[in-house]
Amino acid sequence: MEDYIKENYGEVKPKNSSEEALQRWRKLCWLVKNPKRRFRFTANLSKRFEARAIQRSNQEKLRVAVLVSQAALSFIQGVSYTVPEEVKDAGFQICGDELGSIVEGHNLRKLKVHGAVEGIAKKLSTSTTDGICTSADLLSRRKEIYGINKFIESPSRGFWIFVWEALQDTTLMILGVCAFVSLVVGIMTEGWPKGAHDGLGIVASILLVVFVTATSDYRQSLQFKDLDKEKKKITVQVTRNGYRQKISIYDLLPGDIVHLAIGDQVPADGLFLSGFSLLIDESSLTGESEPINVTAENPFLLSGTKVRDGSCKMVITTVGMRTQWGKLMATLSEGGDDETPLQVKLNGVATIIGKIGLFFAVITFAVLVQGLYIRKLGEGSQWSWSMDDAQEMLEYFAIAVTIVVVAVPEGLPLAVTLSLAFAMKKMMNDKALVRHLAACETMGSATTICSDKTGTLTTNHMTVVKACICGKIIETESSKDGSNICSEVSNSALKILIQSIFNNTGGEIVKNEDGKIEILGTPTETALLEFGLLLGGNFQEERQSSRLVKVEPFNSTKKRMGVVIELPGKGLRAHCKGASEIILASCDSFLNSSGEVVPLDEASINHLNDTIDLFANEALRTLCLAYKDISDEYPAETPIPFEGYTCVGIVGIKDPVRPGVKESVAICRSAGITVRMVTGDNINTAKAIARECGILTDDGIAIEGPVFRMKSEAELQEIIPKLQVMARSSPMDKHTLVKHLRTTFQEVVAVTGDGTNDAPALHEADIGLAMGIAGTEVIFSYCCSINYLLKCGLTMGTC
Ligand SMILES: Nc1ncnc2c1ncn2[C@@H]1O[C@H](COP(=O)(O)OP(=O)(O)OP(=O)(O)O)[C@@H](O)[C@H]1O
Ligand SMILES: [Ca+2]
Repeated sequence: MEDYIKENYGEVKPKNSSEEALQRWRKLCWLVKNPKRRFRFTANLSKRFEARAIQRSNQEKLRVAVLVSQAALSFIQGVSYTVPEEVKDAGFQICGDELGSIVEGHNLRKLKVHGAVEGIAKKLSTSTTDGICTSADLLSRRKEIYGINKFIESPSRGFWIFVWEALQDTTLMILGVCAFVSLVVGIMTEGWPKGAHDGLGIVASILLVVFVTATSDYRQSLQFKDLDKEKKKITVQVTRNGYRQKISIYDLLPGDIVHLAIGDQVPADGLFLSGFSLLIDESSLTGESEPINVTAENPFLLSGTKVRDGSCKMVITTVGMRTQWGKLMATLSEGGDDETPLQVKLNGVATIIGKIGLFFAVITFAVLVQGLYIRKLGEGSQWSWSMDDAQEMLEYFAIAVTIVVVAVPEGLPLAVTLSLAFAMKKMMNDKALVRHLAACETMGSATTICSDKTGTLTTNHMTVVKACICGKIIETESSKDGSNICSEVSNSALKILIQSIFNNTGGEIVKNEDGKIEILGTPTETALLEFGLLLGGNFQEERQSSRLVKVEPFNSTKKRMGVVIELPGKGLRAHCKGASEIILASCDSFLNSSGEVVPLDEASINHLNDTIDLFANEALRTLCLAYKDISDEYPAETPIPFEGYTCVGIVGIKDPVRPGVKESVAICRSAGITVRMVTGDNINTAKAIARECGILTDDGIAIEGPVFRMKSEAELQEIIPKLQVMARSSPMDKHTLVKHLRTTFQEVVAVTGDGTNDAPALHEADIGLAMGIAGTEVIFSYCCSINYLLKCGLTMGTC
């Protein structure tokens, strides 16, 4: 049996199984009862084809739209657009359909006619800086005119539909026919009610089976709907009434100003307002894998696409079912997950047992009929068949069908689905969201966990605790108001430092509606901004005094962020910050203790490198800040130069280890699961934290991403089994490691990450656990601690 299953079903892998494989093994199951029901919670392949067709047509539409608008641009002519009365009455100047046709059709000509992005914002009565005004009646009018950002879901099916579906079972139908014939023959030979007993018995059992099946299916479908709702709860950063706030994507309305960062999903159709290096991945909508650049010239942002790189502010124009994504979601809303390995195997077992059952049913029927025939032969009445004989034959047939009904364990694969759904629900209570059922199962069989550091092993609450400014090491923890820092550092250096912190940031300091100061951004950014405040800086003042000319947002491959600003008294200055060794390597001077720019000599380089090591060995994340004055003719399109910088300082950021991680890692090890740390941080920081968590042992290997990348296949074979820490890794290094572990070493790999720089690795892993720290990418949004993963993994694995 094992061989048979392997041969016919074994190919279906838990991840990315080919459509042919899925279809092939579904075909193999034709014989067994009611495949429709059996596959009810698994991927709906035909719906997938439909969705793919939509993607293809989207791609075609976009292509045509681009061509048309290009052609139209060459002879721009005015188009008259009349605003519908009800839209005018509500205080707007443009209707939803017109907006839809502009954005979805990438129609630059119409956009121009409406006064470009600013014109559209005005017509939507919103402000590009303060967002919409949320007084209740205005919101409700907006909703009335433009609709809400929800997708129409297929209406939930009623109980009777489930009853009807349960009746579609072939074996039950055969039994039904048996019951009917038995009733007719019985009543004709033995009369009412005696002759009807057998037939009614069969009818009663059919009804029992149908109602029990329908009830359980109905309840499960309700439960799945609940789970689905939970999966789609996502919030985004929006400016309304001049305040930045988090709101659910369902509450978004046209006119809302949304802030997007790397890893986010575009929540509704809209137009680009401002931003830098924005790369959008449209593959979910068009199937096109090459990301596209969205700028003021090509400002169209479509919902369902993802931010690959950069950050931006957008104004929402179209929501809900008016968007292409809405239409796609309506098609896909019924599709489930791919089958899990256990489901595939159990389906195999069920099918084999079914076939054996059928075989014996046929034999039983043949033997019984033969017995009857021989008896009749003995009696010499083989040529005359009475009604009684027919009744007997029918009974034999019913027995054979009963054998099939009883023998086929078609509920077996379904039982797995249900237990997985149950596990999913349980995890949800613990604030862990499982997006794919298979995850619950695979988690139990994980043999390796590749964990990132920030947020999984550590708390992700970052604070600057040490800094080395102008060559002086300063402890910031002891200083409540930063006065000791300010007294030790020269004024000019302090000024540059504050300028660097507040301008070269992906975060923001805002006042919320209660008048309280709120620091927004990734934990690293907020830690730095907090440090800036401690130094006595004023964010708003600083931002107003200089103008941002160019921003290169942080990304994990470059491990740095840079800006160019125009200084108050004219002149341009570039600031960069990032992984300290990398930034330091691009510096040729530094600010000395009196705040003067002096060239970096060997001694000072050593001093700075020692400082980095000192901070890193204390498990601090180190960042180097540097600046450079550049010539006035800097063209905005060229990348920010990356050499000849002046080092301003190095900061050490503390991110404490989560309580209980050490114990979890130990439990893991005793259960035979290897935990590896794969991080973008400095190797010494990574090693210090790995030691603290018990991940790095004396015989383990810690390696840096760039070194790992250069290794040959043979060397990798040797290193990987002992590899415990990989530091300064790029997203692709993480991916390579996971791929090797899965393919060469046949491990079942779980990867945890924050869903942005870890996305390729998460995708490659057997099970990807994305922590809800950054990004709202829909596929992976899972918040848990490693303790949680281990707890679930172990309980699922042992039970
Ligand atoms: N916003 C930022 N601006 C500039 N540099 C940063 C920023 N955030 C992080 N860095 C630097 O980049 C390094 C690596 O970041 P990266 O995103 O690759 O790793 P990570 O995801 O933070 O770490 P982990 O993989 O452990 O989660 C950090 O050690 C830090 O020095
Ligand atoms: Ca990370």
